[in-house]
Amino acid sequence: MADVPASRDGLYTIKPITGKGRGFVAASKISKGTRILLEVPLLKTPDSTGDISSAETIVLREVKSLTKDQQRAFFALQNVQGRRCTPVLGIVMTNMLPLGASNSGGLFLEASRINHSCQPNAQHAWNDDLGHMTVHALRDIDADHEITISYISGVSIGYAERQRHLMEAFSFACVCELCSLPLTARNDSDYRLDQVRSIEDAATDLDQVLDHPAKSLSQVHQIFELLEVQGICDISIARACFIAFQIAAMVGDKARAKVFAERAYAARKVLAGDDNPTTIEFKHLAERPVDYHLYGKSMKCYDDSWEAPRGICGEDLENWLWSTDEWSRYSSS
Ligand SMILES: C[S@@+](CC[C@H](N)C(=O)[O-])C[C@H]1O[C@@H](n2cnc3c(N)ncnc32)[C@H](O)[C@@H]1O
Repeated sequence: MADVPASRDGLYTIKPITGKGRGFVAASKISKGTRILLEVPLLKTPDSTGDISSAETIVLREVKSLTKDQQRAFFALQNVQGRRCTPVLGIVMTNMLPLGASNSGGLFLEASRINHSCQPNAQHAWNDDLGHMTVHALRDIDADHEITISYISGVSIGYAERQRHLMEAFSFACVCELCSLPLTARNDSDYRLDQVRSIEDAATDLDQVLDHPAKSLSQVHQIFELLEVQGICDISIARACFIAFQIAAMVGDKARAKVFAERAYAARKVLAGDDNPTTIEFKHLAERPVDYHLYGKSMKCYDDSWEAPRGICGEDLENWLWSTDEWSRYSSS
């Protein structure tokens, strides 16, 4: 078995948090990108889209196969479902974390104790190569501050929808920093999140990318501006970098594709670590953007000798990166 890089011991303690049951608290200052946790699931749960009674049968079988100590630890996990379902299903539904893009999930004795924030300071990610859940710091976390993840997977949704989802699925009213903004600031925040979603839909529309790649890229630029104002430092950044990479790669603009892939790789590394399969994929694309399967697809004629101007950085680099006047010469329309 491959070596599994360990999480650093003593980074957190699990203790009671007012109004939230128990939760994770930083024991000392944790720097952005630090691996806070690396954990194997106590048990895996089947595809959550399947029928509930067969899911329960499978989970029951899994629970019975645990040792007595593990069973005790399982039944000590929180259950907020009350009488809506059996205790076993209630525990699964309260504590399950997704295992990657599949609909299966996992229960963790430690990771399942991390509470939610709509503006989290940590990110959980399933590492299929390692068979472990990882949790990384998205920004510096001061000692004694709570470590939080988002239970709402990577979509920018507004206050009312977030509250509805968290109440329905996890039975709590969120009072995180974002949900506690004064009304005007909260409305502004909702508007920005709504903009991010609709601009992202437009920017990833394949027909538009193929016919008007410059328009799609300028929309991604707008997404970055909105994320910055919103103070978002989560998986949305890696996703926006990757969308920008895809657009530049489809145009066959190797130089810009490389810069965006490098940024996607750097963002992925922070939230999932260097050993995460997607991070490894992004690293490869940063080294060889031409290996992307849609590279050069949007252009009848493209020039993959484009190079980033030597030695530019800061504002000059940003100006070059987002100005795509050259693309019009190669437009497929
Ligand atoms: C996966 S558990 C998290 C750990 C849990 N607090 C414990 O004591 O084991 C999810 C449950 O924790 C509580 N919780 C998580 N985040 C919360 C938050 N931001 N505010 C209030 N309760 C929260 C809710 O009861 C939720 O259903």
